[in-house]
Amino acid sequence: MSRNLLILAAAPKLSELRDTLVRLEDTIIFALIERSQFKHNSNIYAANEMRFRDGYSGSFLSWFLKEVESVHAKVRRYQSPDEYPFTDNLPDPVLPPLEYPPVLVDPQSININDEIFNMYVNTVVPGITAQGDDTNYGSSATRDIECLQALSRRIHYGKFVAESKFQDPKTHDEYVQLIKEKNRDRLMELLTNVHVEEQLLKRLKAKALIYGQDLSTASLSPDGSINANGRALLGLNSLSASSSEVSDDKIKTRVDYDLVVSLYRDYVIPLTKEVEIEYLLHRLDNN
Ligand SMILES: O=C(O)C(=O)C[C@]1(C(=O)O)C=C[C@@H](O)C=C1
Repeated sequence: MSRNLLILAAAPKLSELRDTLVRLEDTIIFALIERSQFKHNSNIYAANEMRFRDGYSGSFLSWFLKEVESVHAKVRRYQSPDEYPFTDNLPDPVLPPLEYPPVLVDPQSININDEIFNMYVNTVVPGITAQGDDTNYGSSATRDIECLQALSRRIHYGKFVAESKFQDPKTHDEYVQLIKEKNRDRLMELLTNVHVEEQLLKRLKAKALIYGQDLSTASLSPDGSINANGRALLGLNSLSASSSEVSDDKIKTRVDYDLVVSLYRDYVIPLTKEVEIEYLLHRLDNN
């Protein structure tokens, strides 16, 4: 029997992993809302645009990421199999290592944070922020790091999802066969669940719509009760006799809900699947 099959612990159930992915949707939406309150501040993404007293050359965000990740590395953040750094040459932890049950094969070998970083800086930030510069560089970069960490955690979670699918007795043999054949296309078909993806995108739109509400203004009456607009937005329309007051125009929210949906549809889900495929293709390397 293979060395890996002997030493790996049972992977969490797919339903438990999906629960974590659902929770991470909330983290990601709130992080995007936090970032979107500041302007684009493109200065912080351009190399050599800002002068550093310590002589660093690169963008302000890259400098800040390195500083933050250095501190986090010292408290062993990146020893956890679901945390991946964006920068390298990080310091060793000051704490002794923790014993994680070995669920993944070679968890550190796949890290697509460069791709996530470029997607975030070039596509997400310009989409969720207003153009311009409000000089809130530190605040913007702090929120950027929160968004990046949440997206990275979510996307690399694909390794646990892939391991769970690989260990599932119903599909195990088929996965082994396709991995041996290095059949990327069929692996993609086998790990894809269109229904789960459709449900996710619907749920995401509803969440972004609800979490993005500014309940203090548009949705509240002067006495603090939820008005017709708020009732409609929170799905209470059927209880409201005066729902006709609510306009059908696109609802203005703190983060564009269609953008959140396209972020997931075009990047988060495809990148998660890329991680799943890469993980599976190397799953039998040491056997
Ligand atoms: O839930 C799964 O089965 C996953 O593989 C995760 C995920 C996703 O990224 O949300 C990716 C692929 C599937 O088609 C469905 C959902």
